Amino acid sequence: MSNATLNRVVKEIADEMMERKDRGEVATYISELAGVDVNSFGLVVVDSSGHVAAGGDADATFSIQSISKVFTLTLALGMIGDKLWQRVGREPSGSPFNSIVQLERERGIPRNPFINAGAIAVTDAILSGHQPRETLGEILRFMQFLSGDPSIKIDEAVAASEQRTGFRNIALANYMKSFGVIENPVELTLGVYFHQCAIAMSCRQLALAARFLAHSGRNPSTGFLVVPAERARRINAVMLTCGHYDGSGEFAYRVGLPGKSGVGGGILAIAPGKASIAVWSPGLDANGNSRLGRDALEILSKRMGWSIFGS
Ligand SMILES: NC(=O)CC[C@H](N)C(=O)O
Repeated sequence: MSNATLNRVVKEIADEMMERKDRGEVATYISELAGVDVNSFGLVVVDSSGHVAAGGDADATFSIQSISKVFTLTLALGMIGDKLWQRVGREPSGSPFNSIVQLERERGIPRNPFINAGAIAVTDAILSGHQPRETLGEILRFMQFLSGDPSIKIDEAVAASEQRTGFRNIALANYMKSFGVIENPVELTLGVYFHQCAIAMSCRQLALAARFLAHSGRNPSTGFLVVPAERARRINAVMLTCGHYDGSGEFAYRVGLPGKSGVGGGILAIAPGKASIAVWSPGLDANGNSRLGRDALEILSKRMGWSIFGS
């Protein structure tokens, strides 16, 4: 597919999405996110040659929220390897992202690293042996390195607003702590977790950061191997099955790509061997996933023939 075709498809999707009226609702439980303009829309695709096709608000930054969980999972697997899977599972939960019910039956072991409980357990694993400030610096530098952009920052106002209202996450962390799944003081682990979710990035920065997942662990432009190919494949598998919480089945059915959403309205999607994609539309559906983000990815994947299940 030529650059011109990809550019045209991305622009047409962005134009169509800008016009849509049924945009979903912005998240309000994190007060700082409630003020984001629901009419924003951005889409960026980076293909294997490094060509960037951008549409809409491609350079506007937004709160990456749960998309950060893909990158903390990558770091945790790099630090402690497969031992991580003793503390967190890799099965879809079929429950909302902040659900607590399964934790009791499963003795504090979260179903997967992408629901909140699982992501908090992953962050706790990265934190062990470090100061929260060091761990947070490590996560932020990883994002800057992957996207080749040192200007990426944490939005402190978002982190503070989540810290103020994060009662569910505090409950989840304490509950896991009672089973010994959390090693560090819960307030330290949660401090890192709230700040990683508050990293602000644009669609362009996110799509660039995730190129290694689309290309067998390697940034195809620099040749730098971020993770072994097998690990990239496995992270993509967990994104496909768990990346949209109890909307993961619907996302696989409609889009057919590994993807990870965040309540800031972003979705990162991977077309293996082909492209890394970031989309942002802050209005969410009932599962807390970007409504137009998914619609845009459905059109993109169909028009480009990128579904992993066949074109
Ligand atoms: N789905 C999400 O993006 C949730 C992340 C958010 N920071 C929370 O913990 O509630």
